[in-house]
Amino acid sequence: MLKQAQTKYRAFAPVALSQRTWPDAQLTQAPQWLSTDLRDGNQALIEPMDPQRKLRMFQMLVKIGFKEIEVGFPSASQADFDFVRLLIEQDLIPADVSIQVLTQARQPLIERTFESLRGARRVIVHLYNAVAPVMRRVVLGLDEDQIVDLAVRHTRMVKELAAAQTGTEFVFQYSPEMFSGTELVFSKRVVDAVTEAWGATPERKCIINLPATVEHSTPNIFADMIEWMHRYLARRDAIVLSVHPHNDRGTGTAAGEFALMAGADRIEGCLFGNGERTGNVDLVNIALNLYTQGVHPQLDFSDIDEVRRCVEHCNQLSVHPRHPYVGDLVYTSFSGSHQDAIKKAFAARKEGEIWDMPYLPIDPKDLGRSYDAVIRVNSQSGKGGISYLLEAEYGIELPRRLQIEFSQVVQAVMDDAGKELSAADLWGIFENEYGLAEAQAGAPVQAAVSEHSGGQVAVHALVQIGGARLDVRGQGIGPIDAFVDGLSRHLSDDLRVLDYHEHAIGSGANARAAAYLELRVGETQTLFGVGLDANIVSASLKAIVSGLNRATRQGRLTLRAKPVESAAPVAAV
Ligand SMILES: CC(=O)SCCNC(=O)CCNC(=O)[C@H](O)C(C)(C)COP(=O)(O)OP(=O)(O)OC[C@H]1O[C@@H](n2cnc3c(N)ncnc32)[C@H](O)[C@@H]1OP(=O)(O)O
Ligand SMILES: CC(C)C(=O)C(=O)O
Repeated sequence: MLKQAQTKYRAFAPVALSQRTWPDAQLTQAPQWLSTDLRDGNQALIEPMDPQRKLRMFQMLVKIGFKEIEVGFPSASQADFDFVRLLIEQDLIPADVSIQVLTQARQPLIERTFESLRGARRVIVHLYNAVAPVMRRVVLGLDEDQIVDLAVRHTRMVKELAAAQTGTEFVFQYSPEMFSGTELVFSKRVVDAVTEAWGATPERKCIINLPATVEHSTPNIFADMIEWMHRYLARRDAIVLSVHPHNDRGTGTAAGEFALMAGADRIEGCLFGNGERTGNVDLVNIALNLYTQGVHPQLDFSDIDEVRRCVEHCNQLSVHPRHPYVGDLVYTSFSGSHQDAIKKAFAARKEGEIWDMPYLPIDPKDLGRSYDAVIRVNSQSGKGGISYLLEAEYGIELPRRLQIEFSQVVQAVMDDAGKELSAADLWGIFENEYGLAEAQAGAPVQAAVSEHSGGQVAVHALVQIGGARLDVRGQGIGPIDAFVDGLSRHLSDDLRVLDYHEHAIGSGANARAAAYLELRVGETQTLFGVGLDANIVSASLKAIVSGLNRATRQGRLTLRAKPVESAAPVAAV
């Protein structure tokens, strides 16, 4: 790169526009959309679409709701010509859809274009020629007057051919190519001459399409250019003002939105931003930006993944995982604080409320996405995301301090593995840490609870702690109290239950209880145990055993005396 960039590149000049209005404008309705996937998109592909792919794309565009679709450049290739013929001859164009075809301002190309259109119901004929100074000088070798003459002559040619083909309704569209790199006064001169030559009237409007053939400037300058044209074009009431942004600076979407705010009625682009170089403006992006402002775009992306599959198949290009609204990762949060906020907002959200979800500008469900991928866990995640996945997939509602405890266990695994953990991975870690697999099998706890006079409860249980089998007999004001009393006789440290949470998982005959007990072992050690069982008392006792097994594993607890073996089996509660 040059140190003195200004010796090679120059800044784009601002537009002299007093009292510009577009910065205060709000978009309150959908624009007219034109998909050019089959033309500008197709001409930019490594391998242009074959007829099957073209047809699949066309049908998808119709299904989404596009009413104007540019289907090719029929004079450029036999393939494009044949595709236009196929659509017309096989009557594949719905009555409310207009096809559009592009032609350069050259007589043989225009004549060939009209040949391709025989028998069509309604067509937009799109004529273009370059107007920018560099094109005038380097490519065409024509001065300003000659460019105006070229545009006017070929507009008249289109008019005559259209008049001669009765039975087809023709709409005329003209693009001053490279408008974005052209002096505004000259663009206006050419366009005014063309609209006059066409004889545009408010009853018979033509489309004037202003392309950012190459995006040269910040999007506010493009907006100024559009507002300038909108203000000063002759016969503005006889024109549908259209824009055609490209994305060379990566601001095509902003340029498109600002241009609509500046007075454009219509916008041309491609799905997911395919097109020449960095692409045409992404119409899905513009449409869904509108939707998130409460304006229905009149295009249907209720199954956005189906649209993406179709586009990827037809273009043979993949859509980036971070692509707005559609990428694989765009509804996913890995970061702990984001996950925490999303989890809390989902819990607080009431059906029918305005969508106000942190980190999720749109409800993925509106686009046919599930919430499955909203939260994924890696080394950047925290307790919120971990507990969200366990709750969403396994119905486990961890109390807050257990969330903190378990997230440290997960973090240690993550530090070792260094990769993403799925809900199933987290469940495996949870089962292992809290001894759930063994507890489910019934091995560590078998207990009998009996009520005595004076409200006392007796528990007799056989449990397995730290590999030893213990015969536990105790009394208390309830089963947990009695179990702790019995266990205390086997432990070298005091055991107390600090906190207790339980909830049901599932309903009906398959319902189970989950119990989470926070234990204090000795003076300072606190930790959780977890129990799952069809019976709530068993779940609680299992939770205590789970906690004590963890404490012995961590070397925080020793058994006081030789374990007592029971002679008689004990019935489960
Ligand atoms: C910005 C856009 O996307 S515009 C659309 C661009 N799309 C395409 O180009 C895809 C289809 N294009 C094609 O198949 C071909 O380029 C065609 C059929 C249009 C023209 O093919 P060719 O006649 O072989 O010319 P070529 O492809 O080299 O195009 C450049 C020629 O067109 C000329 N040209 C460009 N615009 C015009 C015009 N409005 N009037 C007269 N000549 C023109 C150039 O001066 C150049 O002529 P030269 O060879 O005498 O110097
Ligand atoms: C033909 C015109 C509209 C075009 O594709 C462009 O300028 O990008």
